Order: sequence, then C-alpha cells, then structure tokens
Amino acid sequence: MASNPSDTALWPAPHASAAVDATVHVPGSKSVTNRALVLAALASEPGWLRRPLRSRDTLLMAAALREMGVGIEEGVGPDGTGETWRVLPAGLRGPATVDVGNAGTVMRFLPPVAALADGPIRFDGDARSYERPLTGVIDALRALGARIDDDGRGALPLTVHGGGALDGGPVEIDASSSSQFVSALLLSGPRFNQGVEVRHVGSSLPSMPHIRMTVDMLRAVGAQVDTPESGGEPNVWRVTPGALLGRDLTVEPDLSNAQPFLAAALVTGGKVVIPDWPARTTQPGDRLREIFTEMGGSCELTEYGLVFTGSGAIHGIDAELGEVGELTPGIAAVAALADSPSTLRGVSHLRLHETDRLAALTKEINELGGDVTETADGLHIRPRRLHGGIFHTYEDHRMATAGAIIGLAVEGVQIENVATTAKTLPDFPDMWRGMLGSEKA
Ligand SMILES: O=C(O)C1=C[C@@H](OP(=O)(O)O)[C@@H](O)[C@H](O)C1
Ligand SMILES: C=C(OP(=O)(O)O)C(=O)O
Repeated sequence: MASNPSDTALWPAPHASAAVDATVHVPGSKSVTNRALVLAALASEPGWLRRPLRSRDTLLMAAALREMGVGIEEGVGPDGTGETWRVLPAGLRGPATVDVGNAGTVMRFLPPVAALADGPIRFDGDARSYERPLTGVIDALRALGARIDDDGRGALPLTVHGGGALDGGPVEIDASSSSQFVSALLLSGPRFNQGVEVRHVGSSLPSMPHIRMTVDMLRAVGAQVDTPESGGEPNVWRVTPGALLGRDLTVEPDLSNAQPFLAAALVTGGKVVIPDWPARTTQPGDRLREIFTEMGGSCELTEYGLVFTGSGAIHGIDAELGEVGELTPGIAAVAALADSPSTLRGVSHLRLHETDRLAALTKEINELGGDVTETADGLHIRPRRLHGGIFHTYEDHRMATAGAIIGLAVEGVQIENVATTAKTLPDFPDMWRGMLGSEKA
C-alpha cells in the first residue's frame, strides 16, 4: 500500500438523509470494452463497439492500440450521442510506447499483442504498475518465442521486440496472482502461428468469470477455444490459430460499477433500478444479486433491468469472493455498516491490485472507528458505530466508491482523491449526487 497521498483534494461524501429511490444508467463494462478493443484490433476486418466505456483504463487501451497502428474512430450512434467506436485493424507496428497507467487489462493483455507487431513496443505506467505481477505473461511469451527486455524483476517497465509473428504453442503459467495472465494469452492466441495451449500450474486461480468472459468473447468472433468446462483437462485452455471476425458489439453496463449504487439502496433501505442489466452475462458483478440479497436486500430482474430494494436491515456475510474479487471493497463497506460480523475469504490476491486492498480497507475503516482485521486470505469485519474522518483511496477507484458507501450512513466522511474513480467510472461524483438528488422526501 502506498503512503497516504496529499489530503488536499477532499470530497465530502454525501450523507443520505432519506431512502434513495433512483434509476442509474451505468456506463459500459471495463472488462468487456478492453477485451473487445483487443479482439477488434486483431481481427481481419473492421468492427464496431457500441456504448464502449470511456474511462481512463479504456482510453489507455485505445491509445495504445492506436500507437501500434490500429485505427479507432469515434462514431455517432443511432441516438446521436457519439457512443460508438469503429475499429480498423491494421498491420501492428513499432516503435511505439504504451502507457498502461495502472490498468491490469492494458499491462497484461497488450504484451502478447506487441509480440505480433513489427518493431519494439515499450511499456511503462504509473508507479503502482511496476509492483503489479506480470511474470506469468512475460515468461510465457518468452517460452512462446518472444524477445522481451525487462529489468529482471518480471515486471514493468519493459520492451517487447515484436517480430511480426509469434510461434505460440503449449505453455505453463502460474496465474494464481491474476487471472489476467490466462486471458492475455488466450486473447492473442488465435493470431499465434500454432495458437496457444495455456496450462495453469498454480495453487489457485482467481476471477474465473473473467476467464469465461475471455472465452465467450473469443468464440463470438469465431475463435475455436477448448476449455476445462467444454470437456478439456482441468486448468488447460486451448485456442486454435485462425482469423477473427469484426463484430458489431454492444457493451453491457459495468455491473461492478453498479455496485455502489446497489449498495446505496441496501444502506438507506431504498430502491435503485439499473437499466439494461443483462439476463445472461459473464461479468462477476452479476453475483451481487445473490450477495446483496443475503446482506438484506431483494431484487427483481425485469426486461427493463435490475430493480434492487433494501429492507432497512443490513446483515453480515461469510463469503468466498475469489471468483469476484473486484467486488470486495464495496462488500466490505456494506459489511462495516451491518448488524452482524462478516468474513470475506479467498481474496489474498487483492494485495496486488490497484493498491493492497486488504490493508487499505482495514486501515481506512478502522480510522473511522471500525473493527476490521486482515486474515491470510481476506478480511474479518465486526461492525462498530463509525464516525466521520478522511477516507484515503491510494489511487484505487474501488476504495473511493467504498468510502462513498460508508459516507451515506456516517456523517462527515471525506474522500481523498475521489477523482481516482475515473479509472473506470469518470462521472462518479455527479452520478452519486444525481442518485441522491432523487431521494424520497
Ligand atoms: O480480466 C479482467 O477484466 C479482470 C480480471 C480480474 O483481475 P484479477 O484476476 O487480477 O483479480 C479483476 O479483478 C479485474 O478487475 C478485471
Ligand atoms: C482489479 C481491478 O482492475 P485491473 O483491471 O487494473 O486489474 C479492478 O478494477 O478492481
């Protein structure tokens, strides 16, 4: 966890004076947008993304692909809102420089793409990006025939010396620190000469829904993928070499970014409607229907979207969150306000996310008077009466939204650097105020 950044930019988290009653249009999924951009860039024909997320992580992905020669044009959607990107694949080339920011998807998904480019591609990013695990991708690409210069730590910054093609073939990786290693190799796999066979050899594998998202999206653009779930060996994914189709894809709302708004209904005993909640999805945020129901709410999935209603009571939960790790900060925030203790398990890899999320949540909730302890693989949260204070965010968007959830119920919470939410949700403060603006009298 980085040291406390400056406290100068403090955002007074709005306190809810009544139950919220709002409809919240949540922008597109980060994970879907960035996969769609990579797949469209690797396709053999142009493609469209409708309602892409435009946030720091996805703009970095688009900028990086443009740097490598891909055309990405802003288009005007049928409703005139300019909500489309047209992606024009082109011969990938260096020299180029990629800024990954602190986007796991950019730092993991693009080195395999760079290995297919002609020329050197340099990768650099925020200070935190140097600490986030990348060895799985670097070692695998080297084993598959790529030349990569790094400083020997198996992390950023680095240069991939693209040779215009990559042999590919079988490779073993330990993806226990991030599922994104597997997704990264699979996404570019169809373009490797021999495709790719990824065998995960680590003790555990987090975020399986995100790997399923990768597989589903690859299949949707014509790739042949064999998975453990389709009768293959456990922990082995195989992608056959082949051309990818350009698609016209409408990006689903980001269900993990719906989390703070659903939490607002739970915390205030109100109601929040999220239009366009997909009936079927690989997004981990879909698990919120079940998790937040267990914590005291109820939900109804209609053709219009998800209607989520709080009961006024908030219950603690004992939950295994390894599959849905990115939901942990928001769940921890709700758990700190519950009527019974919670244990959140299976998320030790969160120590290597945007910040050490387990340490950050523990420290910040406890500084508001809470009683949170870190366990080997998660958090134990005993609710206490909380008081106001500064909630530091460590440049982690989900810390900022977690603090905002607590602020609804606790007066005087100030979020340091709420602007960090722009990583995946650029309009968060306005959306939050908009939701509260429609509080019931
Ligand atoms: O592939 C993806 O889009 C993601 C995978 C997960 O990463 P980890 O497996 O590193 O947790 C998740 O936490 C991240 O927010 C997005
Ligand atoms: C872990 C996350 O992001 P990243 O894609 O940078 O890994 C997240 O959004 O919670």
